[in-house]
Amino acid sequence: MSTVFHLDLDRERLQGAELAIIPGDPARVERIAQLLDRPEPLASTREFTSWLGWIGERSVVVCSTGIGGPSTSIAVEELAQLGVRTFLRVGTTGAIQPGIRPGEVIVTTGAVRLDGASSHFAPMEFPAVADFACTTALVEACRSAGLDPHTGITASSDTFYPGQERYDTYSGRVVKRFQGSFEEWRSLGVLNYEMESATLFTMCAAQGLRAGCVAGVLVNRNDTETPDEAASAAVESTSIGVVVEAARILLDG
Ligand SMILES: O=P(O)(O)O[C@H]1O[C@H](CO)[C@@H](O)[C@H]1O
Ligand SMILES: O=c1cc[nH]c(=O)[nH]1
Repeated sequence: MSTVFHLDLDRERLQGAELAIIPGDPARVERIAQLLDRPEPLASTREFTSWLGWIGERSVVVCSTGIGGPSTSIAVEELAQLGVRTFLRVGTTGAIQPGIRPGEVIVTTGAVRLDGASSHFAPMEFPAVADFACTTALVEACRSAGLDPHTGITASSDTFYPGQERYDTYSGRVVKRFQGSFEEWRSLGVLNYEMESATLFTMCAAQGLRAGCVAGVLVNRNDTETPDEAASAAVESTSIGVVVEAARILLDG
């Protein structure tokens, strides 16, 4: 069995997994896997930590992507080489629409391509759009957990600071391209910022793979730049419960 370049995994170890749950943070992987049946650690290299678990007779791989498009593209490519066809991202996010509160959940239907990696898979005219079945499974999973998710467009940026127009930084400098971008996205109805969905959606939509994305809101940037600590802890367990239930819905369907 040949091992892929970065993830230190091969087909045998994935035991036929066709669905992957992909958080950014390696620390979140074990916590997600523990919600599956028979969780077991697989590998840990660079930002890529992976576990395997089961939903009934179907294996599910949980693998962190690290932060941003380049490492996400590696995780998704290598998992696809090993037979995975459906990718559910679970992450954290900063809301930009007034009225979205820390602790709430956003299901992304499409992403503004503020990344670089997505253009390595399709030209900029190509939409970074989520798979419909993945999106509806995530929304159904939210509703069965008693949550009312926000659904819509996410700005997905290569950088956390200038690309998301943050001025509370070492230099306080934001290049011209991003000055005023927060207000522009907000006025266009964009819900939030994160850093992986543009790459994930574009590379999946362009290659016949399915992808969805759910994120827990850490902060509303109209109010503060400081995450709400209580909401942060709560929203992680909420969103990982949602993504595991969505996986169950997709595998049962
Ligand atoms: O919580 P994760 O999945 O890492 O997602 C968000 O958090 C990181 C930035 O703090 C970026 O990866 C962003 O997309
Ligand atoms: O504001 C935020 C919070 C989490 N992740 C992001 O990318 N931006």
